[in-house]
Amino acid sequence: MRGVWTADQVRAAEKQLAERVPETTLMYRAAFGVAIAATELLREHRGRVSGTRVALLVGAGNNGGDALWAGAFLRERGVRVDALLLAPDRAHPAGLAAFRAAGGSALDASTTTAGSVAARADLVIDGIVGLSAHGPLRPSAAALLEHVTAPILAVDLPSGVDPATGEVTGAAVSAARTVTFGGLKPGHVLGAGADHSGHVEVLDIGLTAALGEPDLSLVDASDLARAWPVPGPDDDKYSQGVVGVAAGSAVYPGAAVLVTSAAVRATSGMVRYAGPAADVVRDHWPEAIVTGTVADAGRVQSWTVGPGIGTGDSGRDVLRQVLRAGVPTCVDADAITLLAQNENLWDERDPDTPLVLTPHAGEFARLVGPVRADRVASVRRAAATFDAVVLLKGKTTVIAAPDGRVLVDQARGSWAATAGSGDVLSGLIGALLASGLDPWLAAGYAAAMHSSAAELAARGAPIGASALSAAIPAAIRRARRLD
Ligand SMILES: NC(=O)C1=CN([C@@H]2O[C@H](COP(=O)(O)OP(=O)(O)OC[C@H]3O[C@@H](n4cnc5c(N)ncnc54)[C@H](O)[C@@H]3O)[C@@H](O)[C@H]2O)[C@@H](O)CC1
Ligand SMILES: [K+]
Repeated sequence: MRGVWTADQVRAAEKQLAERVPETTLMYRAAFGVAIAATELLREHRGRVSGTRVALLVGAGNNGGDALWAGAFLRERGVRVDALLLAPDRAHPAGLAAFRAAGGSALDASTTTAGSVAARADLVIDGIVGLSAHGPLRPSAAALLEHVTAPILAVDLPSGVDPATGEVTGAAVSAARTVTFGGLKPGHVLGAGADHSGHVEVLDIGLTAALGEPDLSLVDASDLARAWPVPGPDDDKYSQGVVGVAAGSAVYPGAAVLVTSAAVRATSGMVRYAGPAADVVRDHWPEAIVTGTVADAGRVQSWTVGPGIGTGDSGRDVLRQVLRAGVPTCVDADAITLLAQNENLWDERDPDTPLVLTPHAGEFARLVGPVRADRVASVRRAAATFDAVVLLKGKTTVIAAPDGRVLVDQARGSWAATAGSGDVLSGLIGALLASGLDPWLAAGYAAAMHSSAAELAARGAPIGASALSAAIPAAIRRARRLD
């Protein structure tokens, strides 16, 4: 997993390090990394380094200091570098002195020539603001940015993106690449921040070891490859976990088919379907064992309940029976609405039974009120409140455990925003729960595999949920590097 650390954690690590390493050394290392990345981008876009033009957008703090030092390094490579100072009186003094000594030219960003300097650049380095950013770009920086056509290399974070939430509420830098220090920050991986950051490169600069436990984690392909359950030599159909699916209705049999399809494809265990869509499910998935009711379903190691069951009496009965079953359960769609509308249903739950709730924003609002701008904090709170894993769907999917651990899955597109896509996700989660995976990991791995399957299925064109489900085997093969 890849860790993500908050600005406070980075500052604490820096403080710890300050006893051994002078601040300027850290800045020097950071700036050197920025300069290397700049030369790579120049080569990529202009085919050369020497003789090109770089403009630095320099704010009032150490982020601007990094940019100025990077500018000094670039001067040594024969680059013409202009620093546009957004707060000339507060530009990092040592950085500015080093930059000027290296032959860099600095000018007040409010002068009329600043715009044309920004427009002529082959590459722009964004040192406007970093870890201490609040709110969108100030108007002067936003106006300057309007002139830029060249690729932008962001120092630490793209300016205008909230470092803590990834939120973009106004003008913000859209970087081709971001060089950050110590570890990823929430602003790189959450919400719009992920798109604004471009390709993110993490430089250790000596900070990484001092960062401690990450605040959030990202699932990467190697986690999926290692943890995705595949049958071993001693496995049989029962040993890998039996998934129960309580979904669909006579009116909505499609949800039942989609949940079952994902559960069948995710793992090699057995799938039992229980509900009024039994005949339709059997027609599509003869390998599923179907029954009319949860009570008749037989033993399972997990349940997925909710999609298409309706929010009336019959849906309520289904949910009640599943919650009483005492096995890990993925609670999705109508089952979430039922829990929101009937508080007494919570009493049916065995307190030792792990639940995974998978709301979209509307269902989340029904449960606990609207999702706040700080989505991670909202989901963390909900997980603690319900003593359940809560997975909030979106392009950025946030998965919180009751103990505060948070996983994030950032989809590379929005192809999964299609009807029935959530049914596929809940089938995947059910299968991983049945295999015995920790419920928080089960939800996180399922979300990552789901977005990978969506990307593979779409390859640039819209898809439906059936195609998404059909791409699950290809996504598993890709994660296991078998394709
Ligand atoms: N923390 C660390 O360990 C290291 C930090 N370094 C750099 O230091 C940066 C943090 O520096 P600082 O704490 O001095 O702060 P910044 O450079 O992030 O911000 C400076 C000031 O800009 C103002 N500001 C806030 N939001 C703004 C906005 N939207 N538009 C314009 N101005 C805004 C604030 O007055 C803020 O104090 C990091 O992002 C990184 O680039 C590196 O030099 C290396 C090590
Ligand atoms: K920046």
